[in-house]
Amino acid sequence: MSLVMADSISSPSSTILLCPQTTTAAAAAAAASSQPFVFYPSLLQKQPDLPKEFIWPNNDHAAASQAVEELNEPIVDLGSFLSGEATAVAAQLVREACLNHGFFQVTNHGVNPDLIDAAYEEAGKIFELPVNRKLRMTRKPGGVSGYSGAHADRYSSNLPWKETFSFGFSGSEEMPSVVEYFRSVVGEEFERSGWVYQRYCEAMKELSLEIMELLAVSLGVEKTHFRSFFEDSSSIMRCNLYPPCRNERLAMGTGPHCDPTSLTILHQDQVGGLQVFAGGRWLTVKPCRSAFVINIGDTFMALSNGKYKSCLHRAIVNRERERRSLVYFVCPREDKVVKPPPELLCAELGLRQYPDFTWSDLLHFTQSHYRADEATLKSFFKWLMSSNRVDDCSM
Ligand SMILES: C=C1C[C@]23C[C@H]1CC[C@H]2[C@]1(C)CCC[C@@](C)(C(=O)O)[C@H]1[C@@H]3C(=O)O
Ligand SMILES: O=C(O)CCC(=O)C(=O)O
Ligand SMILES: [Fe+2]
Repeated sequence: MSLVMADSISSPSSTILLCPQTTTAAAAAAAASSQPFVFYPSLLQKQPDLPKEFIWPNNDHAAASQAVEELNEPIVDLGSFLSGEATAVAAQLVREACLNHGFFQVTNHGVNPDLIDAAYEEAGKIFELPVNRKLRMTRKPGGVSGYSGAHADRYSSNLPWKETFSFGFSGSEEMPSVVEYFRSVVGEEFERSGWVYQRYCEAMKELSLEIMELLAVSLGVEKTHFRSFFEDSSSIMRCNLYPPCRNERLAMGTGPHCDPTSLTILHQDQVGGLQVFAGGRWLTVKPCRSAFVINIGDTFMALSNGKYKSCLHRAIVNRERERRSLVYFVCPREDKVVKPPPELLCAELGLRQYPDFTWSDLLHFTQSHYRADEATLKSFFKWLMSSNRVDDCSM
């Protein structure tokens, strides 16, 4: 699906999404930030019908929201991998999962549960801010950092029933820290939230590098290969909030997609809603407080020369309970060339499946030309090969 810019959305929708009598400040903030719509779920819920912008046609989740089978996959014990005790067992589980659907979960990951709880708590404070404050920190066109309400500033149909708050993390001393981002963008009083997320992102980066080792071992690649590649990663942290939705069968929290990024480390609360496409059907990922969900993304699929699958997943909503998730998207440094290691290029495994590219190009593609879905990578290469960058890209 191509990206539709906000100015093509017709004005009647704004009266549906924006409630003038209670949101004068929000309306002013929306105008100032040149965002035409405000996502106001509690007011939207008072309307008898779901606005058409939120209706996902041709989907099968009407049935799926009733009773969905749970994904029954063994959870990888990272503790025993890290201690070197059961390296082969963990690597085999990961290999199977990534060859089949690109999804697994890890426990004994070493991330302090109090830090996870604190991250949920701080996310709650941000989403509870008055709508005009949230609109002032709206994500800028072409960028990923900031607040977004149903992506209503970017798209005109298939709007996701969610609010998101995202920011970048590199872990490098030279880059502005998360604390600084929170202070300057959210407000001085959010310094504590900034510290919580600084620590959370540091923990995610450490965990991501350990998982990179596990992935390398599972692929038969030199153990530190992917760790070194992602040592200077520039990742994206995102907090998702899915409000309850009375029309849960028509709406979608996050539509079906593969993450364009490399690896996703996701924590979901106890409400449930994440589904993975495996074995030709959608399966529910049962919430597990002590586990992180790991998804292979498009960029890692390219790094593995297409061996490991980019995970197709989505998040459905429900009519009773608000749901939250914390998502850390691992991305290479923007100018690094994405290409598989030599071990994955032998004749038996096949020659290059994809051309070289940089994360900066793929990021730009998803932010300015194409709404990420299940076909992002294929569409990206088509665009890359047909654009005038074709000279930069060698097979
Ligand atoms: C590069 C990115 C595109 C998205 C934000 C980052 C990381 C993952 C992507 C996304 C979450 C995949 C699902 C669809 C999407 C549009 C969303 O619903 O939020 C995607 C992000 C985006 O472009 O905002
Ligand atoms: O919230 C979830 O469970 C899924 C979110 C997701 O897939 C994403 O943000 O990319
Ligand atoms: Fe995702």
